[in-house]
Amino acid sequence: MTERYAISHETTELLTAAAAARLITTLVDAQLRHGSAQLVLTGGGTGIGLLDQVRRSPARDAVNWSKVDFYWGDERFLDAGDPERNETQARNALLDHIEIDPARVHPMAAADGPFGADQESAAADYAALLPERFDVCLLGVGEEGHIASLFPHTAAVRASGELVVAVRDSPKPPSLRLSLTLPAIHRASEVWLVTAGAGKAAAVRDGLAGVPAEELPAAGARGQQRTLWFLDRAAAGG
Ligand SMILES: O=C1O[C@H](COP(=O)(O)O)[C@@H](O)[C@H](O)[C@H]1O
Repeated sequence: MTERYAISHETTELLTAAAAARLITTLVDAQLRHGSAQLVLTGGGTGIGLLDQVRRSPARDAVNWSKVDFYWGDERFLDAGDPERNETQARNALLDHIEIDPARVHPMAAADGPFGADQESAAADYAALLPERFDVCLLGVGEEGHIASLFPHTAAVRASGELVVAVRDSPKPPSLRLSLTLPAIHRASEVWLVTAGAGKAAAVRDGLAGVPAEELPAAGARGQQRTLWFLDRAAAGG
């Protein structure tokens, strides 16, 4: 049976700190059960804020970080090291500060990477390395309800045969991106949507009401066991 609920905290700081504490515990539990943990990271202000809180947590090293596989839910298709890349931001916030196994860090390809400008090949290559299941998939939520780089009324949000897609017309810059699809996100035991601010309140309301994913991609993000929405008071509609 799958559970779905929303947890709202008074401030964004409290939301990211509480989600960070829960992430540490969930990764420890996953490692106890499976020996390692499979985590999908997100970009966005709240998602990176959560990683920053993990870095600052006194419980941080309860996790054996060398036994965590890191994936990304989406990436801005820019050159390696570009400050706008989700990978760069996640490394700055957390990965550069913990004892990771570099072989377990799986960033999506960069525009100056082995596939050059060929986003389709980069997407297919990423799809091939995805595991059958993730423990936790973190997702930010855009004001119009996008998750990863799945935007409303696009082929990417409708994709059902692929696990990773190339996006060329992202309404939010930069326009070129790579993204997990909904079927890939559905491989997660737990999907956590993390978002803050009054600008997200309508997307949160409609996402929890279960409008079609085509209209609001966040509504289609479901974990196999749990779907949790972490909100601050403003995103929860006050
Ligand atoms: O562009 C992106 O935006 C979303 C949401 O970002 P936020 O700053 O509004 O929280 C993020 O989830 C996604 O990974 C990223 O590429």
